[in-house]
Amino acid sequence: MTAVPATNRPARGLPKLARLGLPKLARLGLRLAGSPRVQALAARTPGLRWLVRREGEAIFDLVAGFVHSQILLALVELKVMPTLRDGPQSVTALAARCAVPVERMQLLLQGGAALKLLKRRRDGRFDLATRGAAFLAVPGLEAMVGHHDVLYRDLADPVAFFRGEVETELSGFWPYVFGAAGASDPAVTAKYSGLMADSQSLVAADTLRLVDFQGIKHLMDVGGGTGAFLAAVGQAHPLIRLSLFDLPVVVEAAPERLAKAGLMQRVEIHGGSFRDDPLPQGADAISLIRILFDHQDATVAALLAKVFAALPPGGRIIIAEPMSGGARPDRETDTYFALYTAAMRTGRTRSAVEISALLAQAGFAEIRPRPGFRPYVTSAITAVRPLVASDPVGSANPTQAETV
Ligand SMILES: C[S@@+](CC[C@H](N)C(=O)[O-])C[C@H]1O[C@@H](n2cnc3c(N)ncnc32)[C@H](O)[C@@H]1O
Repeated sequence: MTAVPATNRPARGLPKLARLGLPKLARLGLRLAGSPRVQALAARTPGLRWLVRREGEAIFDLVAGFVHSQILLALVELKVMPTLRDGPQSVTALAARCAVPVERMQLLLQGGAALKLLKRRRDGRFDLATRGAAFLAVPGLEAMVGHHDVLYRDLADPVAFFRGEVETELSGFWPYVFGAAGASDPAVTAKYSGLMADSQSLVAADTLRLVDFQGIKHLMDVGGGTGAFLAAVGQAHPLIRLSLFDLPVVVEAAPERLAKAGLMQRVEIHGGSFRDDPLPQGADAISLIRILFDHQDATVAALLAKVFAALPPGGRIIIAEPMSGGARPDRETDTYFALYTAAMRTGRTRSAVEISALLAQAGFAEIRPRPGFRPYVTSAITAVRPLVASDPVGSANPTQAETV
């Protein structure tokens, strides 16, 4: 007779429920949660009532999410929150200022107060609430919300969107995703570069907390826009030499920013395309901040191969961007960022595991995911070009080691 391993034996004496096994228990839990009678009973039962209420509110939040976003967008477009910075105002005053009928202004302000962005005072006037003040304090957030009308239009027919049948407008908003030639209009470029630079300060702050920059002598930020990230690194680490690489039309605005930060003596600026040109050599660390999620796997693989080739053995790569939760779906990154990057058509919000796999494929070692404390701002991954390793297939530039 074959002995049954102790762990596979049904546990004698366990209650019947536990013997059902976890998957069966989970199905039973779903059946109970899906039963109107059980829901009604739980809503009347002290101790369970709060759970029913909490879940009900969470479901209703999902139902109302689009309306909440539209209230926020209207408040942003009408500049209601900045107006209230100086003190409370009456509904009629705000209605006149925003050219909105009084009744509709009341509707909007009441909604804003319900979302805790505004505060309704006893005298009926409206004021800025703490959440509203905090919202205004996030650099670039108003501008980010302001351009969401484009995203919302792309998502207006969600089924068509998920079927891939929508010609999205967002792909036109970020023209560089289709190649350097796309980003040739200086006005459009200035708009997206500004949006990126404004929202960079939180990303830079979190990246500087997540990643150890000690020991780096020369950092090159590839796709570094007008140099906002480099400016933050340069100020935090006065000895690091800095290089900026981005499209020629984008880096035109970099000297002004870097001069203001007092960094022009330490910075080299390179205009080029990481799709078509080799990356400059000489840096012992290369950062890619909010770059990978704009592009499809083939473009990312080619870029990582170029970064690998441009680094000396022992050189570091630093990747920072919002990442999917992967096996543990994340509320912000797997909804907002995942759909946003999909609407760009070439983009994808990848998990740390997926990015790590692409890094390994490019030949990197010591791959270390560094989960962000605010995943919707950024997470990071660092890796090292090994001292001795076979070069990755398809490496784009001759490496320093190879040329010796
Ligand atoms: C999402 S923005 C991120 C900018 C910056 N790293 C940040 O986090 O604020 C992507 C950047 O990649 C640059 N980029 C896109 N395609 C590029 C290419 N082929 N070569 C060089 N830079 C490129 C864009 O011009 C833009 O500055």
